Amino acid sequence: MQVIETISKLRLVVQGWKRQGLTVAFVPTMGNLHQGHLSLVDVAKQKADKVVCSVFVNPLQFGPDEDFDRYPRTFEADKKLLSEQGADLLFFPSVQEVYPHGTAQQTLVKVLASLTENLEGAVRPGHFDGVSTVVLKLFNMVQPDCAVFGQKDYQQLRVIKMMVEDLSLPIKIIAAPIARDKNGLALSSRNQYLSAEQRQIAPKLQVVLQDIAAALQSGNRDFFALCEVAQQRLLREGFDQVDYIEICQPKTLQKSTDFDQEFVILGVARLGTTRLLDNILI
Ligand SMILES: Nc1ncnc2c1ncn2[C@@H]1O[C@H](COP(=O)(O)OP(=O)(O)OP(=O)(O)O)[C@@H](O)[C@H]1O
Ligand SMILES: CC(C)(CO)[C@@H](O)C(=O)[O-]
Ligand code: BAL
Repeated sequence: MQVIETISKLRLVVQGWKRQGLTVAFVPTMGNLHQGHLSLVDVAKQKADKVVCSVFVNPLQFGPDEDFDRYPRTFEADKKLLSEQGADLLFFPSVQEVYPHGTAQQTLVKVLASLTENLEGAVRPGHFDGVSTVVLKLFNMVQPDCAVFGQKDYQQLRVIKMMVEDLSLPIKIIAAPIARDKNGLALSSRNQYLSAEQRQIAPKLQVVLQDIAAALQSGNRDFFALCEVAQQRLLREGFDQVDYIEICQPKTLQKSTDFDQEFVILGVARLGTTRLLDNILI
């Protein structure tokens, strides 16, 4: 596996592959890799001849009071894991390489407000502008045929799909299922902030979302009450804060109505300052 830090070298390698008629799949990450990321690499390998992964902790998508500085950076371990998993190229640019004029001077990509200003966008204002901007930049750097995103960050996946459609990008977006611990907890780099005691509580988020899914499947349409009961239960189970539990239309991410047949149930709750995200699509 090649490790490349500059856009110019990356382009040379990818252009070489394309001249040989090879296809390229791209897996963007912020590093601190776990089995969830590696499952995306497996999906990517099935979709194209060559797999490019990026590790870049993107300052533009972190709010001023968020964990950009303490976000876990484990480059040597990430490199080893990606190489063992069969990735062909690891792109590891510096902040200067990605934002040569600085983040404050950066042109932004702003995806439709109805997809970016609710849920995560309401709790993390500006977050999705940072995500869509860096993902478009990475797409332009790598120029892949397809890119793989995890369903764990469900809203992010919808935002990227919308950006690709709206800007007519010639890139297929592939969704990969959520990888979970044996106890059901969705794998996340931020899980490592959890204490032993918090780790016992964390899987309950998945349990309450499953219970909402079961209620919806048996015909319950009292969306408000289902979410309210779930929130109270999480607080009783020991979560310190529930940012939201919502039942939405999977495509538009607007709140579900009685006429809907498909649902995504999204939940975010905090243990201390650690935010845990999860969702179920039914
Ligand atoms: N458990 C998981 N299952 C499937 N995909 C995942 C999982 N965790 C992360 N991903 C995907 O990996 C890609 C990179 O995500 P990222 O580097 O932010 O990892 P993360 O573990 O979600 O970190 P964070 O704790 O910051 O949310 C995204 O497409 C994300 O959806
Ligand atoms: C897609 C992404 C790599 C953009 O920084 C990030 O939001 C993530 O890790 O999900
Ligand atoms: N996985 C989404 C990246 C973030 O939390 O900023």
